[in-house]
Amino acid sequence: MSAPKSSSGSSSAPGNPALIQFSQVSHRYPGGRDVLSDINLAIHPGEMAFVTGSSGAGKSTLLRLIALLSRPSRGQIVVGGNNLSHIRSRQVAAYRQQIGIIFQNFNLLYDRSVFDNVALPLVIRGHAHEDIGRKVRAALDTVGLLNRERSMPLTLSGGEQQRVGIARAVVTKPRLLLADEPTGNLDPVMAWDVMKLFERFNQVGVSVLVATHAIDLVEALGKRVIHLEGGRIVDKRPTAASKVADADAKESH
Ligand SMILES: Nc1ncnc2c1ncn2[C@@H]1O[C@H](COP(=O)(O)OP(=O)(O)OP(=O)(O)O)[C@@H](O)[C@H]1O
Repeated sequence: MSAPKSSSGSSSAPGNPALIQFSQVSHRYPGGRDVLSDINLAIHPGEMAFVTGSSGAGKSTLLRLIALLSRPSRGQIVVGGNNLSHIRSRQVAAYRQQIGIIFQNFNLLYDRSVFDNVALPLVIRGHAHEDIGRKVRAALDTVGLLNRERSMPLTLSGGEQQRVGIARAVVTKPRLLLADEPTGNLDPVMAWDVMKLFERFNQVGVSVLVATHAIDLVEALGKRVIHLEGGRIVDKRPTAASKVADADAKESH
């Protein structure tokens, strides 16, 4: 399915079920104000989209709601046909196993090898030893790190560590990848490599949702943009030029 280029939330077309559907979703953390307000959003199978917005706009919160790391204060979220409000606490781990999650700070186990880090989701699922070896090497090959399986994470560059995080996220072949500011700790060349890697997964049918401040990379990739402002999706596509102008305006105040 081709990705709509509009930055609007859009609802799902009849007969064409969305992979992720938000219906009138709002969220507030205890004691706070609404971080997300009345979000209606459809992400279709095979789509790649970016979630943008200034710091505190609610990007991470939106991804957390999809991953069931938080539950919305109001509204309904359906992911892959599962109404998330019907998933009980003891079922959350099984639900989350269907999603590959990538973090800004990599979240690797630093006392384990690259191989062991990538193997972790398979070990948790109880895969057979030979199966684990084959799948881990396939994932490491995809991210270009086959020759580093015995390395310890701290001996790798930031970009390589993030690629280990991506290999770990894809080793179970999820059909949805969520990445929260995955290039935030990377230099521009590594950041571009990581975004291109996401694009490659998307080209083979994986749905990808990336929260990011990297407007220049978003512009270069030309995918759908979901832009959050004041807790709502607004029909505005930020540009690198507008981001510089915003930063200048803030500085002069
Ligand atoms: N666990 C929490 N408890 C209370 N408030 C929170 C919590 N997590 C986030 N918030 C608040 O919710 C708002 C949205 O946060 P969120 O992390 O979703 O924004 P973001 O767009 O991802 O920001 P950034 O780009 O800085 O990562 C912020 O005001 C933040 O302080």
